[in-house]
Amino acid sequence: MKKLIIGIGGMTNGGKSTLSKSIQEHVPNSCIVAQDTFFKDDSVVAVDSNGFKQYDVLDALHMDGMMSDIRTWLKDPESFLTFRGWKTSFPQIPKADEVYVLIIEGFLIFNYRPLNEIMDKKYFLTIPYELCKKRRCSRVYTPPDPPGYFDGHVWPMYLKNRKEMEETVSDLVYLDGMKSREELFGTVYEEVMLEIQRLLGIFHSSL
Ligand SMILES: Nc1ncnc2c1ncn2[C@@H]1O[C@H](COP(=O)(O)OP(=O)(O)OP(=O)(O)O)[C@@H](O)[C@H]1O
Ligand SMILES: NC(=O)c1ccc[n+]([C@@H]2O[C@H](CO)[C@@H](O)[C@H]2O)c1
Repeated sequence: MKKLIIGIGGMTNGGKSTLSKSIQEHVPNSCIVAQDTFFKDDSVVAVDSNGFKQYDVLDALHMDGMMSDIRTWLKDPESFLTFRGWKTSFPQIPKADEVYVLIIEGFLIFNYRPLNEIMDKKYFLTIPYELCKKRRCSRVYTPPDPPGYFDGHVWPMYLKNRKEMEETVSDLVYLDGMKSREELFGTVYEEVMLEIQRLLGIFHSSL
């Protein structure tokens, strides 16, 4: 059995969940581990001098819990898929020819070294400030963003986290989140399927 680990990261509302879901739906034996499901309880998230909850930092996340889930997948991807309900609607592929694909999705995945070390391919979705603010303001998080949160916490932390990421990670593939859902899906899907074929020893010739 072969394994492939894809990271789909990027700024808030860049389209990470949308892209990850469409890849998962089309790639056989794939599943998603999403960083957003590992936020700590609101009561333990730090608050800054302006009263803003510090959600956009690694400290606000149970990264140990996320790694533990990923280790479970690494040990036995097939059982992980079955027990976590990642049913596949694809025809059963012979076992020897299987590649299991893990999609790691989140806004701070490339700022966490243990994750960086295990990912085979790293995508980073970006959108301009105005669009990011517009999309973010039309969403409701739990707890909801207080007034001024985007400019007072989310955007400054994004700039800080992105700088740190770019100082430590060199193999990122940037994706323009302004492109259509279909185009983004097409680009990533094609690369993932090529990588799966490469792992299975299926080579293509342009001749
Ligand atoms: N390519 C796209 N073009 C236009 N709108 C998009 C595109 N991708 C996603 N969206 C929309 O943008 C919003 C944010 O998308 P999504 O939830 O996928 O982002 P995200 O990066 O996972 O956000 P976050 O992790 O900050 O919650 C949604 O309303 C979604 O429908
Ligand atoms: N518990 C949550 O999912 C939660 C709570 C508060 C804020 N957020 C925001 O999620 C984004 C990442 O997807 C970050 O920008 C957080 O501010 C999430």
